[in-house]
Amino acid sequence: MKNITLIGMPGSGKSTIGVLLAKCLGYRFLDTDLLLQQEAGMLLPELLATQGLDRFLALEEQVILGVRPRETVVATGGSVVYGRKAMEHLRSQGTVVYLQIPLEEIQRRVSNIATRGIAAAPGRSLGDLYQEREPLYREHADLVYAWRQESLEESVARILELLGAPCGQRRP
Ligand SMILES: Nc1ncnc2c1ncn2[C@@H]1O[C@H](COP(=O)(O)OP(=O)(O)O)[C@@H](O)[C@H]1O
Ligand SMILES: O=C(O)C1=C[C@@H](OP(=O)(O)O)[C@@H](O)[C@H](O)C1
Ligand SMILES: [Mg+2]
Repeated sequence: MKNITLIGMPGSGKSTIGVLLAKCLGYRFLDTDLLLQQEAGMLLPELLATQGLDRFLALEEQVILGVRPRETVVATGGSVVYGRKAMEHLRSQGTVVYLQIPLEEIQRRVSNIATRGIAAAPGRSLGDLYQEREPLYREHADLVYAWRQESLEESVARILELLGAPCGQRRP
């Protein structure tokens, strides 16, 4: 049942880092965005456009509540923190790590906010979302990884350090 769940803003590296962590630990990898797409039968931008924000968030929460991971690194969608029940569920299943990246770096990494399918009301900027979500990510995290201009590989190493789980040793 020792799972690791990654939360954070879009572009914080949940999907990219998640798969590398899983490989290091001998865990499975699950990206809840992919599960949601499969269950909805459409891509996330289309799901948002056709169902609207509230329904999207409800579907995302429902998908997460149905997940029972085991020895798995779970990469969530950035909007998962709006679902209190989903967060309680993930927290009951293992360690939740917040990938905290400064807004300026998120803005560099996410240039396509309009087409990427971000769960936000029209007209809201990444800065607005950052301000709204940051306290939620903190609240729901067991550990916070604060990025310091590190490469992907350095990020993976430091997150493993935070978790007390060196790479290459299968975590029981
Ligand atoms: N140090 C880093 N850690 C993680 N991602 C990085 C880093 N530097 C650049 N990136 C890039 O940022 C993007 C992160 O995207 P992604 O993993 O999809 O994030 P998320 O799943 O949180 O939305 C990728 O394009 C990745 O290559
Ligand atoms: O932050 C968001 O509102 C979203 C982030 C996306 O996932 P990533 O955080 O993996 O980009 C995806 O779940 C959806 O398009 C909504
Ligand atoms: Mg992702």
